[in-house]
Amino acid sequence: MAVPALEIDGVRKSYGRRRAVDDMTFDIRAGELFGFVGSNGAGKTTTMRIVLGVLTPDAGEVRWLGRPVGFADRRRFGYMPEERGLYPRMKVAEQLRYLGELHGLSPGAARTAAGRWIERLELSSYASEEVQNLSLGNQQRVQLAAALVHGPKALVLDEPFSGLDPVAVDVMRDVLAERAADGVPVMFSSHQLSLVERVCDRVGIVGGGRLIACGTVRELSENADRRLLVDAPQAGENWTEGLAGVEVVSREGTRTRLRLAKGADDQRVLHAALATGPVSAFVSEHPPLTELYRDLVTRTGEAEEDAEGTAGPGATAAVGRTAGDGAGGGAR
Ligand SMILES: Nc1ncnc2c1ncn2[C@@H]1O[C@H](COP(=O)(O)OP(=O)(O)OP(=O)(O)O)[C@@H](O)[C@H]1O
Repeated sequence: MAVPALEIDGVRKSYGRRRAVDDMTFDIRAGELFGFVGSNGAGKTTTMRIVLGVLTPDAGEVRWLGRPVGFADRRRFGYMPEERGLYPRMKVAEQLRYLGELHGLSPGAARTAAGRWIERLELSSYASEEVQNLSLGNQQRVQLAAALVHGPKALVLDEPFSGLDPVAVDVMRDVLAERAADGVPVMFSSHQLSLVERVCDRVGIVGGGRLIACGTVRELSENADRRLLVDAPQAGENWTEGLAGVEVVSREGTRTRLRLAKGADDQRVLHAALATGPVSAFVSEHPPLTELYRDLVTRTGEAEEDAEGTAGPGATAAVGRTAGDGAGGGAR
């Protein structure tokens, strides 16, 4: 099993009386792309700020290569903050050189690295422009260059894909995949779940400040309700009526997508389909991350409501841990 490079262990943070992050525990391995997803206000940015040392946790610990992370380690991390952090009046190349030096590069090395990333991120025509004169998407490319210029040992990026055009998304994705292939642990938050599913090795799903599931999309789907695609050309609209634990997700022409609750019998579904006439497809499908996410967040939300006033906040930890453990991923 891959060794964890960056470990977030039992991290908790409140703003006043509001608990933003609670017992957040997961790890990111060397060379993996880790997608960090969750609804607005779930606690992603707070967690990433704690990893980078911008915020101090109330409890818990962040470790780098097995030791509590320190200033010198963090200096070698690359960070793209949600609020972005560029000097608007500084020119692109000048800014990247400056940030490279700030992170410990010599002036010569900073110049070379700035030039390299300007070229790689297709910013050559803007190198002498002030950042404030660039479009938002191009500013975001500069922000990525700023996170990369010092050759970081780890990358933590808060919504790096938001607001990018499709070509810029491809550039960003390729650069992150290259860094991961070089052994760098890459963590990024995003609301673009189909993108996360396409590019990430593992996904951590956050709800209410806790990690509610973690693993590969395949691992997450093993824990979810099964999906079936049935093509029964002569079936009427109501052919699934009376099948216990079977829900119609969608219909496209003669094809019906079904969700089967735990214990629902797929052979009874097949019998029901055959009773209508020929069946030209009967296929077990893996749900996409968007559906897994919805199921998990809804399920956990319901559990949190159930727990209110009875077992208190501790009850939701059991939900989070069960989901994470069951997924076989890094949540502990
Ligand atoms: N500086 C702050 N002061 C008070 N509350 C805050 C502060 N920053 C965040 N919060 C609260 O903490 C919770 C977690 O916020 P956080 O920004 O970490 O979520 P997020 O998952 O990154 O959300 P989004 O997807 O919208 O960016 C929210 O309830 C938010 O309102």
